[in-house]
Amino acid sequence: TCKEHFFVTQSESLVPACMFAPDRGCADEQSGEEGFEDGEDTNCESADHLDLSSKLVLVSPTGQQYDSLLRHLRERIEEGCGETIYVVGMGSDGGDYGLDEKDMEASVATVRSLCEQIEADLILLRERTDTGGKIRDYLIRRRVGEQDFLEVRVAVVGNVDAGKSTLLGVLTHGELDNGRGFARQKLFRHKHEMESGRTSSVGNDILGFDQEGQVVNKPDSHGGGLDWTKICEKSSKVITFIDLAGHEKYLKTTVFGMTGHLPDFCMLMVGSNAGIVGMTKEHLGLALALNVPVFVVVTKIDMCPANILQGKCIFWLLLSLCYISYIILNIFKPAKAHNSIHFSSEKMCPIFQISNVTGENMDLLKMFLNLLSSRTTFSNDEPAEFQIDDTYSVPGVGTVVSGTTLRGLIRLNDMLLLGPDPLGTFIPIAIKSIHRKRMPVREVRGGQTASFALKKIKRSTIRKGMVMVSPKLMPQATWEFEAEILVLHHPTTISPRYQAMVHCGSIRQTATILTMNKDCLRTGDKASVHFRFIKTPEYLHCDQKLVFREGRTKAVGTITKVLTVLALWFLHRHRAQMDKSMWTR
Ligand SMILES: Nc1nc2c(ncn2[C@@H]2O[C@H](COP(=O)(O)OP(=O)(O)OP(=O)(O)O)[C@@H](O)[C@H]2O)c(=O)[nH]1
Repeated sequence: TCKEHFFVTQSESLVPACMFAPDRGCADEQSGEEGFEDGEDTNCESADHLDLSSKLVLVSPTGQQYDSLLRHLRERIEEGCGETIYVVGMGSDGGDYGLDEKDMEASVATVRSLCEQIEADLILLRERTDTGGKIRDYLIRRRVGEQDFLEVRVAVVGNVDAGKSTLLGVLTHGELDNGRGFARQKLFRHKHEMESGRTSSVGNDILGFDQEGQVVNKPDSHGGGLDWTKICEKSSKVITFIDLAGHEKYLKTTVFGMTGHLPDFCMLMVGSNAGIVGMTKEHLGLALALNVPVFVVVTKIDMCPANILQGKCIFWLLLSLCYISYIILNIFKPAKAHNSIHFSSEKMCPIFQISNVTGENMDLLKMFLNLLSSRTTFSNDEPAEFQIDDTYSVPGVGTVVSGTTLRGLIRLNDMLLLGPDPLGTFIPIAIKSIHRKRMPVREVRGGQTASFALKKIKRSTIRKGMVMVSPKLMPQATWEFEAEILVLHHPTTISPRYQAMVHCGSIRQTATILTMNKDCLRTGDKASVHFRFIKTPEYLHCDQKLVFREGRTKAVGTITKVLTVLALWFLHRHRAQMDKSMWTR
């Protein structure tokens, strides 16, 4: 049921190691299965009745073993949304790790041939030596057409002055900072940001990697701007950074960025000169509550002596990470024993220490970014669903909507249903053009952001939070829903009739608490709450994550029931209005 699922998803807030280090595999912890040759579990072996666990299996595989290896690689590429990390020279049969020169060459030739079969590239990541010889880690990435690329979204959060905009400037423009705001100038979008040096809008910047894992961004030598189309054409992977504001007064925008832009990962930035201050813990808590895997980047290490860096900064960082994770996970206690949470070594949070001024460790961070993969798996058969997070009026084109494809496939000239409008209805709309990262394309898939030009519709009739879905879904709008919520902070108590802003996907609307299963809620309380939107009905799903906030009050939760009482409610309301107008007449 929705309710059970709520606990399960919450218990997964901490990130499995394979999210960041895929070569360790995602094998079930309880099963105790060891990784085989390339670090994966042995399921494949039992399915095929073939022993693939030796580190020597790639040296000269039999025909059957080769087929099995190929099938297994294909599965991993599917699971990894087009890529996987393959370790050559490590078996799971208890032997020494490492291969001698000759065996390594033969194994790599086998892997290369497997890659050719599935039209993928083989990129060497690193080589190390163990007792038995060499071990090599390779990235295998499926080749994509000129118009296609893998897409990963990274939300960038952290306190004011942590160096968020500066790092993005350095990464995307390839020039180091001067410590006085040089690199960030290239990113600012609003005039007041330029003057105050603070980010207030949700900004997007892209970083493209080619098939060799090299950054392709080349700023235009005159204007300093980036040609997104060229970047996308040359890239096999594009990282989109969602630069979120660090200042408390922009928290609304930050929450919208985290819920509405569907980040695959969250890059939490900490200035080593300031440490864990201000909004850092809030942002970390928000990411964990929304189940977004976090990695940390500590900046300004050129300003901080090494002993202080280790002592002050990292210590507090680790403590905060543990504390916040502990609070969130313990309050959302798992419903069943088998969902038990433990801080095992399989849950990890990578921490990078970098300098935007000297460029120290920047290469490591870039390599890591190139290895991140999307968390949205795509299936062709699912009906399409697209959530709108912004609208534009483009001269000569008309109304344009931008957002994220949540599932399915959307093609040029497809007919979708757009809504809900204030009456809760959805209208048919044709897709006249599609752009991905400003590049015209013919289709978009689940997990990809895009913008669509729509014909014969006014921009004013479309709002953020609306969706465009396949008619097969027969979408229904809803005014009311139930959610399990956890109050992260409230100065006093929350009781029925309390109103606050609900953020859910790209929906941002005030809702009233109608009823709840407790008299009142304080900080740390968990409850089942019945909400009603105050302005318009919305399109919602069970299991969607939400953030409920107003001023310093913050709660997070999951939708457990969507109440589609729309038709009745409207009849009732129209009856009431008709009666009233008759009386006044
Ligand atoms: N010395 C040194 N200075 C840095 C480094 N990174 C950033 N800075 C400086 O720190 C200041 C603040 O950086 P920003 O990038 O604006 O910080 P921010 O986190 O984006 O701030 P908001 O946009 O307000 O949230 C600027 O003057 C940068 O030049 C670094 O690694 N070393």
